[in-house]
Amino acid sequence: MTINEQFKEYGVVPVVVLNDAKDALPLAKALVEGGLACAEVTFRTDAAEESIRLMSEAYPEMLVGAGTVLTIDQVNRAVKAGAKFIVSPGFDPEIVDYCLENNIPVLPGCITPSEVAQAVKRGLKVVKFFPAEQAGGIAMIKAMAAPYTMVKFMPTGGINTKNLADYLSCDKILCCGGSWMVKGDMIKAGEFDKITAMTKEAVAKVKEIRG
Ligand SMILES: O=C(O)C(=O)C[C@H](O)[C@H](O)COP(=O)(O)O
Repeated sequence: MTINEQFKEYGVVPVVVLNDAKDALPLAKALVEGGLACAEVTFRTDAAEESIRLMSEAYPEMLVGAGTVLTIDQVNRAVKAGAKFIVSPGFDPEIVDYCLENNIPVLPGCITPSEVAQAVKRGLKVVKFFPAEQAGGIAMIKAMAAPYTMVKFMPTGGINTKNLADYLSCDKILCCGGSWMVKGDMIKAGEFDKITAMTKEAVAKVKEIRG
């Protein structure tokens, strides 16, 4: 399966902020047991690089990528650590071009037609839409995507089990990113069983929506 096929299959990509790399393996285990062998580990923290390395080594079948990638140095560190894809909150042409030149799957954030146009020009098939709810949600994506029939979106920001169906039932959506099943307070408290349970709930919801 290609990465985009895997995104579609999962329907939801857990967006993870790890403050301490010691939590990376229990978290990966919780996600895999919950049925989502997939994570976007954000470079919001210094633990991201090591966490990606630990998760990728222990769970080679897991689709682990890097989020909040803001510099080319972070792209290189993430990929070296095992990241299989790069996500940025916004559209940074330098990062996108660097990834394309090096055959690294990249999903830049695009919330305006001008940004989508830049992605289309470069042949990208999937872009992030962040912050999804605040930027107009599914109504905005539907309206904006109409002229760009070749692009699919990974909305992230404010998505949870309550509004997941609004997004996933639209054919413009490849998958949704979200942190609701991997919230920082649960990680901090070591509530990995709860993370597995919420991940299972998310997987069940995707199945219910997509059939
Ligand atoms: O840091 C980034 O690059 C981001 O893209 C931010 C995350 O995607 C959102 O913070 C997740 O949104 P929530 O599910 O509402 O927590």
